[in-house]
Amino acid sequence: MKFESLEIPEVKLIFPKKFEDDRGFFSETYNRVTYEKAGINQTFVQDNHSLSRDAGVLRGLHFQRPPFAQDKLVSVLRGKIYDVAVDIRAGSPSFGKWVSTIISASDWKQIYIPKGFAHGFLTLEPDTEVTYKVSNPYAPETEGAILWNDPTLDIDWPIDESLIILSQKDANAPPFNDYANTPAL
Ligand SMILES: Cc1cn([C@H]2C[C@H](O)[C@@H](COP(=O)(O)OP(=O)(O)O[C@H]3O[C@H](C)C(=O)[C@H](O)[C@H]3O)O2)c(=O)[nH]c1=O
Repeated sequence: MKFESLEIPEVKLIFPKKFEDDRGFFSETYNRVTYEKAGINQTFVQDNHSLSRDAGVLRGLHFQRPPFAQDKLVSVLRGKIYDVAVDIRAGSPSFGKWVSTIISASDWKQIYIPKGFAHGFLTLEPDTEVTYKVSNPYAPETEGAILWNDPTLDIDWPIDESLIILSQKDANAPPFNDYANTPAL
């Protein structure tokens, strides 16, 4: 099991081993003991699974506020995503900075996004299925959102804006600066 940090070191990539044979493959996609050694020692309490039928679906940028802020361990079971984590930790040297990676079912890697980050992804293939573990239960009353194409964040989404498919909630998400003035996450 290999682990790597992205430019913001708290965000990590995980490369679970795939044991392939003529039946198919077996892979441990989470193991508390090995993940703890890489600093991923949160207790996950909920599994989420979303299907996006088209390429160009963008879900995010979302987060939950304390006491329900969530660490997330994201895997792609089918298709491919461009995954983004934005540092929204007040006082962080990388506050307002973002990191991204492409994750596909074929490369079988995962991304770990700790509390204090807004998360979003763009599907790059149709019928993309994403599953992710979270370390706090869904608490809609604490949910926050940041506009996906906020000019301050200037995220380099690999798609023409006209092709993006958004929920109403995400299309009307507040700008980053609205959030920047609210209590620390
Ligand atoms: C997140 C969540 C949602 N829901 C219900 C609420 C809505 O009726 C429906 C769809 O929710 P939403 O449109 O917020 O789903 P996404 O846009 O995929 O949201 C996710 O997008 C980005 C990528 C994230 O990282 C978050 O985990 C999550 O916010 O599922 C639940 O019942 N439980 C939950 O934990």
